[in-house]
Amino acid sequence: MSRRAGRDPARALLSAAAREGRAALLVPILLGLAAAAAGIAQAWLVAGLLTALLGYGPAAGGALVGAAALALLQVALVVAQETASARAGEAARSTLRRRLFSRLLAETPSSRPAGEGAALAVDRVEAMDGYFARWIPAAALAVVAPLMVAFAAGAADALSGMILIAAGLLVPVGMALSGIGAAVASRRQFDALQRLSGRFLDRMRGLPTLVLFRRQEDEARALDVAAQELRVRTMRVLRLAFLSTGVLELIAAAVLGCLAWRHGILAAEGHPAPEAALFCLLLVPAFFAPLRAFSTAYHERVSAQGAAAALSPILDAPVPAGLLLEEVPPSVTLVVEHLSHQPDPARPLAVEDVSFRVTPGEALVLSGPSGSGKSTILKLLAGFSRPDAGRIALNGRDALALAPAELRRLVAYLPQRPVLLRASIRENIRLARPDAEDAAVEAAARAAQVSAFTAELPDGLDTVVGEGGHGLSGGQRLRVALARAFLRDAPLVLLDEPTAHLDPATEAQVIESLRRLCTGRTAVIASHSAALRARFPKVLEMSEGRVVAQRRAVAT
Ligand SMILES: Nc1ncnc2c1ncn2[C@@H]1O[C@H](COP(=O)(O)OP(=O)(O)OP(=O)(O)O)[C@@H](O)[C@H]1O
Repeated sequence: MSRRAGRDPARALLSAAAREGRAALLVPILLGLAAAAAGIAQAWLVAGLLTALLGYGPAAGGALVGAAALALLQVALVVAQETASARAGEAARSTLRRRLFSRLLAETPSSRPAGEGAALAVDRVEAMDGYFARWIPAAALAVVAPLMVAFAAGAADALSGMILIAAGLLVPVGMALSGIGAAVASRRQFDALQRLSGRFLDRMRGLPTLVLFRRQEDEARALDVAAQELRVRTMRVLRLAFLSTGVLELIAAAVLGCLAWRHGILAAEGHPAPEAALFCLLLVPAFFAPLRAFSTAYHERVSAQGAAAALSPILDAPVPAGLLLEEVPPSVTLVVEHLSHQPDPARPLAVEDVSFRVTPGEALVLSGPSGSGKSTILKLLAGFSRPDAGRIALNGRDALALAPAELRRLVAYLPQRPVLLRASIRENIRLARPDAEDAAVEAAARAAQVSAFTAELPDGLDTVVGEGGHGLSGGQRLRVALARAFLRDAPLVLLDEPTAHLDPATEAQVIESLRRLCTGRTAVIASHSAALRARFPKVLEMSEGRVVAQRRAVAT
């Protein structure tokens, strides 16, 4: 990493990714150089032909064929270069996206709006494409290819070569002047895009609610304001892009004028080398083509830097440290001591000085009014957040010393609102253990009484459900999520309101499934349900984050 890159995390991220894809990036550069060499040779042959046509020398028979063959070769090389560039960009993006995705997954669940996460993984990584596919090859070719052209022109006419080199030196200065502010503009454009994506996805999800409360017009207006902001910022970026293209065209026109002037003066006195004059003039487009590509790609680099600035804090964040688990024990004794947690420093503690112990085969019900800290305890046990104080021990070993992902290997967690994906019920259950055989998935479905309702569906377990479990009732979704917990077969079961909003008959069925799930396992269940407390009599009564009573209810 260069010292400069070390100061700027966005640049460091881009240079590290470029270093990783070095081999793939070299191919388009070499192909670009070969295309430039073919262009020079072609200009020489065409200059010879034109000289003959103007009556300054004899016509060379093979020149026309040679120029046509070189033109074809150049096209083939440019196509190959484009393909190689696209491949290099694709490879670099897919590596970045994989790394980013695993970091996003490792973040605390719901710490970031889903729309924002999607915009980061899709739009921002996509914005890197131009950097790898166009900027890096263009930047390398913008130095070497114009030099090759200028030397070729210099060999024919030294002053023409020097004019080209002087123009080449002017280009970066002009572009740097016009590009000032482009990075900031591009970053702001991305921020606006991210805000719009996040808001759009969030509001689309809540559309039924918005329609219900007749808020759709207000939301449409708010989205319109966000879209307008994006439009203004995009136009600013485009203005800057056009400005630097204009600067380049101005320099190209000036060079052509200088060369025409020089060779015009020589021609007035009977040009000593008319072929060299035409050659130099024909080389002007070949000289500026790589610089033009560089100018276009310059803005790709600026966009990529804007995107990298947003990605680097996530990619550079330290990986949550911790011990690895040798193996998942068949049963665990859970001991929680003086656990406290304050997710928001501006608000009171969500969990304060909570202690309890649960042994294998035992289920502890966390009971208490809404906001008393039940879900927070389950999330701390599942490793989704780290407590501010206290100890969690599993079989006498400090669970907090484990890496959060390792802690989750011990846990089957049923959240308050289980998420079902748009996939078959079978695939939704298999999420808990992707390598599970069909027989294991079916056994889990039976144990959670999923089979009881899928038996009546034409496609059974292969019935496809919509996003969020659309097409299933609340109780059926819950049973699918319970089947995941059965399939996971973890020694510690954490269930958050597993019978909320169920009618008494469905609740009784689910409680029966829960009883089977908790048998032999260590379970902590957050619940308001009296029926559930009757089945699992060990209860921890909570209020405002604290334990107010611990009792063993009398089973009925
Ligand atoms: N990420 C967070 N940031 C700030 N405050 C939080 C966060 N998570 C929870 N809290 C607060 O902590 C308190 C306990 O919340 P928690 O969700 O644990 O309660 P609960 O007993 O599970 O409630 P319910 O029965 O309604 O699910 C609440 O006051 C809540 O607002």
